[in-house]
Order: sequence, then structure tokens, then C-alpha cells
Amino acid sequence: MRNSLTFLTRTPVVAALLVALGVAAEFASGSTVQIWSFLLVNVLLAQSINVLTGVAGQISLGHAGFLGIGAYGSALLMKNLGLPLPLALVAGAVMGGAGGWLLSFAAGRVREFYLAMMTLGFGMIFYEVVREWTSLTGGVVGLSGVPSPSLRTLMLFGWRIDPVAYFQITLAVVAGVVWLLRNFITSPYGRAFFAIHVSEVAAGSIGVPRAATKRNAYTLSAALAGLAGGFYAHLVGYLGPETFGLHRSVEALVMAVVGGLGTLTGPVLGAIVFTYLPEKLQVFAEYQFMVYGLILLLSFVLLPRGLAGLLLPRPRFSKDVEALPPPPPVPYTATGTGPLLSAEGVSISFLGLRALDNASVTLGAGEILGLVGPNGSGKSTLVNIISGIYRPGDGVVRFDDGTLTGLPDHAVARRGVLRTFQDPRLVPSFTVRENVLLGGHRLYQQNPLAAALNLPGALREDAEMLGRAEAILAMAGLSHLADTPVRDLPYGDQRMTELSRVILANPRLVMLDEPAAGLSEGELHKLGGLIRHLKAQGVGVILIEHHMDFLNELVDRVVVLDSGKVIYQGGMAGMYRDPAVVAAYLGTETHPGESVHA
Ligand SMILES: Nc1ncnc2c1ncn2[C@@H]1O[C@H](COP(=O)(O)OP(=O)(O)OP(=O)(O)O)[C@@H](O)[C@H]1O
Repeated sequence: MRNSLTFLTRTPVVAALLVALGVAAEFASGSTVQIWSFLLVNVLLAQSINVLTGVAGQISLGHAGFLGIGAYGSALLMKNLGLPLPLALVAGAVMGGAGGWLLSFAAGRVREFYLAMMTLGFGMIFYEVVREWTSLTGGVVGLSGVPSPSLRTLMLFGWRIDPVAYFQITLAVVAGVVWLLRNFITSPYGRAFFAIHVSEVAAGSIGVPRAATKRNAYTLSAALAGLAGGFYAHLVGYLGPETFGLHRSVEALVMAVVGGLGTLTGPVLGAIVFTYLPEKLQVFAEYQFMVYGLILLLSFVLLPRGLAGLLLPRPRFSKDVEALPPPPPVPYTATGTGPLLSAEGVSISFLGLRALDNASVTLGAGEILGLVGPNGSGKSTLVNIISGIYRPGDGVVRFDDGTLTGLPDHAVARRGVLRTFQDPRLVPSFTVRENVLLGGHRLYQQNPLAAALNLPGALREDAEMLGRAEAILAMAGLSHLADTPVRDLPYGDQRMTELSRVILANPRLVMLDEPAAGLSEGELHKLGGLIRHLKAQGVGVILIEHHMDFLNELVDRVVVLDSGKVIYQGGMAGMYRDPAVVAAYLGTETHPGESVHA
């Protein structure tokens, strides 16, 4: 079923369907054209929720507020100031976007339940403002006389727009917006939205700034809702506060969820269902929202990926470009005179627990350093401090010829300091290739507009990055899995995918947190190969690992931590003989070549 309907998403088929729909409107009844126009408004609204919730993972229970801002904004500007339709619609979208941008400052600080409550509050405030600001909005009586095709008062450059022409204009704009959204979602910016959705810490680790990315998601989503509001206002010719109440926000959310979040076809399918459903539900008029609730519950249980997940194949999250051959790798030469990294006298406490106590570590370019010690000795904490997740209470982290201390994690990643996590943090719905492409985030030069318009420069950069990704996938032995979603892969392949993502970022320093855990012999061999490749490129590598055999083969030096203090620095051979290390970590029974299960 899914594959047989794939053709419906092909560009020529979609274009032919759109033209057919535009022509069909000429022959359809007035009420049919009216419903089709409502459907298009719903498509925009559902896409708007999808960008925020399905793609960037931020819930909104107040989206009707943005719809209302666009609707009243566009209607008032045209009615009172005589702005032409295109400008009024754009102004409505800009006003909605500005509202989303403002809300994002508060919303970006909270998550889940609190975010839901905050956006709900925004929707309620908007509703009350519209009701009470009678002089501007007409209050509960509403705003009538909004230029509209049904009243025959809507003009465009001296041409009177009838309902059919209005539908055709809306269709063209909605098709254009969805095309732009598709290009945007398959660009590094769209993938960054998904990265934030899954794990803000992992997104930060590849250079995605969480606050700015969330702000962009709110602004874009609210601008789309504002645009939907403008089209709605001129479609109906009358605005009242009841249209923009809580029920409208919930309806928009249900529409996107039932259609399928995270895809572009899902909101279209959801909009079709929820434009026609209210008519069919007339018999249950009083219970309409109970029925919506039931549909939502059933959809979560039976269609977790919505109608789009049931009917259509998985969408792509990268551009459909031909990979360009990657440039030959150029080994790094350090720009600073000192070591590549030096953490000096670093300390941090958690509720009185001294997790790191005056710890100092240095690392040269092209050096592999093993970081070992018993559980809870502070290894991950040190990596978290270097990567900007924690700020040390004392001490300084120098990198190359600058300082990392105090920089947020995404800024550290942008300097070329990359890491993996104990539990691989990937986007589960992305394929291996798409996850690896996420690593390129810090390197892309294209701007969001160029990405959304598929400009040649942006496509060329995508093709170059794809070529580099393919080469890394081949090196990691993942080429045959490149098109597999990572949620379907075993742990070992996920770890290799995460490391490949790091390599694509062109790192200068890589920190790997227990990369060998759970890997088979073959996978360990591949992992060792990738780490040696990094070394050969002049990349510094810090390896947190309990697998002594694996460390023995790779590292130049080890640093041993115990209770947050450095108790040993030097070669592996010396470590086995060091009494402090033996007492704290290895135990008397451990010999070179054994794994330590601390
Ligand atoms: N965010 C935090 N809040 C409270 N305590 C923390 C936090 N992060 C680390 N710790 C504590 O700091 C100590 C060091 O933890 P850390 O994770 O760095 O150890 P580790 O050496 O990496 O251990 P493992 O080998 O088990 O990963 C532990 O006691 C841990 O509970």
C-alpha cells in the first residue's frame, strides 16, 4: 500500500494534481470552492503546528492566537488602511511571526508540561484581548466588512477577485509554501530542528544552538499560522473571537497529529479529514469535541505515525542531489604554540559532592589519550566540562590558542571540539546517512533562504557534504546501512553512526565516551580504524574506556581519575604497576589485556 502510493508525492504528479484542482474549481459549485478554500487554510495551519511540534518537538496549545494575529492584522490593515491584499497577507504573517518570536523567549526556557501551560496561557490572553479591545476588533460582536470574495469587495490591482480566483490564489500560495518547507526541512536548518526535538544536549554537541533554533521554529511556525489567518479573514469576511479560542488550537493540533507529525504530507491529510469531518459530524453537533478526542486517542493507539505513516513511505530528510567526490583530507597543523588542549586545575561540585578536584589534563594534536578510572570518578564530568555542558567551579580549559571555559556547548562544537555519548544520541527516524549529515552542521555556509529556495550554491554545498558523508560511511563500513533508519539498527551500528557524525564535522578534538561498550570484535576493529584515521589527520582524541585491551592498542598515554582527582598520568605499562591505580581501579587480579569492570 505504502509503496504503491509513492507516486503521489512525486513533483510532476503533485504539480498535475494542483493544476487539475485549480481548473476543477472553475466548474465546482460555490459551496465546494468555499470548502476547498477552508481546506487550504487548514493545510497551512496544520503545517504550522507540524513545523513546531512535529519537526522541532515544541508543543503549542495556543496556536489559534497566531492564527488570530494574522487574521486581525491582515483584515484591519486592508479594511482600515487600504493595504493591497498581498501586502496585508505578508503583514499578517510577519505579525504572527513576531508574536512567535516574542513568545519563544519565554517558551524556550521551559519544556513539556510547563511549555504546554505557557502556550495555553498565550492563547487565552489573545482570546481575552480580542474580546475586550472593542474599538479595534469589534469585541464579541466581531469585525465585519473584511474585504472578501463572497462580499465581492476583495480587489487586487483593480481586479475584483471572485471566490474561484481566491481559491486559485490560495492554492498557488499554499503549494509554494509547502515547496519551500520541503526544501527547508531537508536542509541543515530543518535537520537542526529535528536534532533539537530529540536531544538538546546532542544537538548542542554538533554545534546547533538550542535557544536560537527554538526561536526560529516558533517564528517560522507562527508566521505560517499568521499567513493562514490572513487567508481565513479574507475568505470569510467576518472575524469574531470565538474562532480563535482554545478549541481552534486543539483542533489544529489534532489535525496535525492524526495526519502524521514530522512529515509534510501528514498535515495535508489531516487537514482533508478535519475540513470534511465537522460537516459529517453535524449529527453529533454537541459532542463534536468528544468525537475529536476519541479520534485522537485512537490515532495514538492505532496510527502512531498518523495517516501519512500508514499510507505513504518514509520521507527523506536530505536533498535529492548527486554526491560530489570528497576533497582529499588535509591533516591539521596546530595554530597555537602550546598543547591542543589543556584543562588546568578543573574542579566542580554537585550538591557538595566533589566530582572533579583540581584535575589537570593536556593533550597534543594527533595524540590519543585514554581517560580511565572507577565508576563515578569524574571521567564523563571532565568531558562535559570540556564540551561546555558544565561550567567548572574552578580552573580553565584552553584549546589551541583560545579558552573554552564559559562557552556554551554549541560554541565549543563550532570550534571543532566534538564528542559522542555513552548512549548514542541520534535522531531515530533519520537514516544512518541523514544522521551522519547532521554532523556537518558547523561547516555549512548556506543561509536558510538559499536552502529554502534550493539555490544552486546551496545545492552544490549539499552535494559536497553528501560526498564527504558517503566516504565516511564507506570507511565506517556503514554504506550498506546508509538508507536504514537508525531506530531499526543494533547498538554497535548506532555507535559507529554517531562516530561517523562526529568525523563529518571535521573535528580538531574528539572525545569518545565508552565507544567500545557492547561492540563485537569486528566492530571494535572498525572503531579502532576510525580512531587511527582521526589521529593520522592530526586530531586529538580522548577515549573514556574500561576495555583495557582496546586501549592498549590505541592510546599514547592514559590519565587515571579517582574521586575526581588525577592519580596517574603516563604510559599504559606504568599504569599497571602504579600502586595507587592498582588500589583504586585495577585491583590486584588485573593484567594487561583484560577488561576492567569498574
Ligand atoms: N549533573 C549531575 N548532578 C549531580 N551529580 C552528578 C552530575 N553529574 C555527575 N555527577 C556525579 O559526579 C560523579 C562523577 O560522575 P561521572 O559521570 O563523571 O563519573 P564517571 O567516571 O564518568 O563514571 P562512569 O564510568 O560510571 O560513567 C558521580 O558521583 C556522579 O553521580
